[in-house]
Amino acid sequence: MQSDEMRCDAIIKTKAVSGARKQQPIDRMFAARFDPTKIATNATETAAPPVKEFALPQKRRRETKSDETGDEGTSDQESDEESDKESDEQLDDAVETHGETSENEANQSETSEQPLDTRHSSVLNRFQQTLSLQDALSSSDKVERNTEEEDKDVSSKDVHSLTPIPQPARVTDRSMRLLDPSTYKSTAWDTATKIHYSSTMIKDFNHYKQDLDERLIKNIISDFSAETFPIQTILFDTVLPLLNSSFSANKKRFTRQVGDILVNASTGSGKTLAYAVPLVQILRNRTVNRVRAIILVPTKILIHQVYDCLSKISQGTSLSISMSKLENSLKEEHNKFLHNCPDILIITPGRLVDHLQMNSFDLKSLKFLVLDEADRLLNQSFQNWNQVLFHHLAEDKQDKRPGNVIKMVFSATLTTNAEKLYNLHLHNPKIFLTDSVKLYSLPKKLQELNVNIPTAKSLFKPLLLLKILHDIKTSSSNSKILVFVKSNEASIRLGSLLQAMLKLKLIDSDDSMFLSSIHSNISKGSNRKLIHEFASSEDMKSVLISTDIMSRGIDITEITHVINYDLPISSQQYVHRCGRTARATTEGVAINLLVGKGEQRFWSSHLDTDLSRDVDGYQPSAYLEDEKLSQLLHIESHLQDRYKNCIKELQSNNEEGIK
Ligand SMILES: Nc1ncnc2c1ncn2[C@@H]1O[C@H](COP(=O)(O)OP(=O)(O)OP(=O)(O)O)[C@@H](O)[C@H]1O
Repeated sequence: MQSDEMRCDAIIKTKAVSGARKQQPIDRMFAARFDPTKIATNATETAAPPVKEFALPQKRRRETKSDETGDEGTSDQESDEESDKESDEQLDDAVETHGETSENEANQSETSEQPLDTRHSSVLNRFQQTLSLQDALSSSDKVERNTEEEDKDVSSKDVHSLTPIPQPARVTDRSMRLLDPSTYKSTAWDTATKIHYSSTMIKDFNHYKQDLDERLIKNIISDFSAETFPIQTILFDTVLPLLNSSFSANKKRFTRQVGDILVNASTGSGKTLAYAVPLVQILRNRTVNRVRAIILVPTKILIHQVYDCLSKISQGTSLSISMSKLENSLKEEHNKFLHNCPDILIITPGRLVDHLQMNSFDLKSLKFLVLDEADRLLNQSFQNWNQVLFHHLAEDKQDKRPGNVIKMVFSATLTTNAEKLYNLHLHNPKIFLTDSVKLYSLPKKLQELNVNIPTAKSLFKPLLLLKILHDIKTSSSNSKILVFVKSNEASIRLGSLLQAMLKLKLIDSDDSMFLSSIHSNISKGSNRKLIHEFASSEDMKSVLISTDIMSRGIDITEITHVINYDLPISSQQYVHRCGRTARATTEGVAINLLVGKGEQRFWSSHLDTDLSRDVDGYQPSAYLEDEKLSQLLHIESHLQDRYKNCIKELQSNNEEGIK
């Protein structure tokens, strides 16, 4: 018995000083501290197998200790404290554990060589101290033996049966759900107030005498018209009174009461004026020039358009309106803004990033951030403009709370992508939608006509286009036609081929047709000149072939026809292309050349499904009824030969040009 007792005692005590490395598999509710000396005496009575657990051999312990001091340079004192701390924990665990490891058997012989009481006196003294402290504790502080038994039972069951303890059901905490990226990002969109409006909402501008400065009304009526467009009506009815009252109540914090504004309105519906009027109304009386409104647009052509609109309606005010001219050097513009800070700045995102990084101006006084053609802006990184802008806003604005700047997000094809909208940090957003069930609405007076071309005739598509252009000119003399193709190369090729066919008189056509094509092989300045000539050409007999660079926002109200020579790739692109005509409540025609069943299916199943049309507007129809269409598609053989020769001539000219 003696040896058992000694053994057991030895193991426990060596455990006490060893830093056993294994973690106990079972958590311990260890309440009243146990007295090892008691166990040693009990061991003989209960005849429980001696606990052999995690006792590192004294010899190894000494090595471990020297390793620590050698390698890590920890002081003896520190490593001692560490190992003592571990030993306490291990000791607690060891008493509860019934596992055995062969490693410990090998340890026993080494540890029995030295007298026990001298080596572990510090640990045993500490236990005596804790025992005396516990004696001093009131009885209530001690846990009854039986709960300990329960713990032990549970733990022992746990070790042997290895069945997991039944856990309580997980509480799905809503706040935790919101932390899931896939949900919280859509919160802003989900919680936004949706305000539907009808396309019949038209009012006289004089109706807004209470909300708009009279100079402003006078400018609008003289430069635009006396009547509002629906999107302007709904915004002037809902947002303008709120803006005026919040601004007069608290000029510093008015933005928060108003919240952010998102508008999904069809092309040519007057969105520019819809956001320009509130800006001028609120900022018209400011005295010191500071950047108070930034209007972001995706293309340079749009900058000029928005600038013209703002300049017209802000006449008579001292507002400084400036546009970033990409043709100017950045340094030049930087100095200009440093010395003459604009109140309203119209700029592309990339250029804004440049100026923010050069500190051309600060955003301390910014009150409005307008995104025109917002889906385009949010779809392209433009030098990571979003992060750079919001970083500078966070730095410059003294009022750090959400809603310190009113964001006005406008598009005819507003994105519903919550992730993209999330990056705008919307505050109390209101979304203005037409009353249609579908996402994109087409202008009320837009007529869509489809030309179904059999695949066998696809080779003669350019010739068929020329015939259609001829027909349009014949039927409406003042026509201005914008032809969309899919790429720069297509624009160059088609333009050259049409001009060659006109020159060779392939069809009896009025060759005064002003024909030009926009593409990136000529300079931006030349492109802009072509657009200007196209927009201002007196004889109105003009055809412009372009890529989608002309599809966004370009406001040339005299365009009578848009021809999708190559189909757009998305319904958004379709809306923007067709939206170059039928603007500002004028009539317009969009003609779609659909080659083969594939393109016909694509148009009906991909492009048409997202579109809504005014109930009393036009529905898509065939460009020609069948008989006339077959006449159009019929190409006499001699004409086919001349057409093929024309192509060969062009190809040889191109090859010569390349040589
Ligand atoms: N109240 C109005 N009365 C008459 N003309 C207007 C009015 N509001 C805007 N316009 C004109 O309507 C045309 C289209 O306006 P605007 O370019 O703002 O449309 P939009 O909705 O921005 O189109 P897009 O989506 O293609 O950019 C412009 O020529 C503008 O001058």
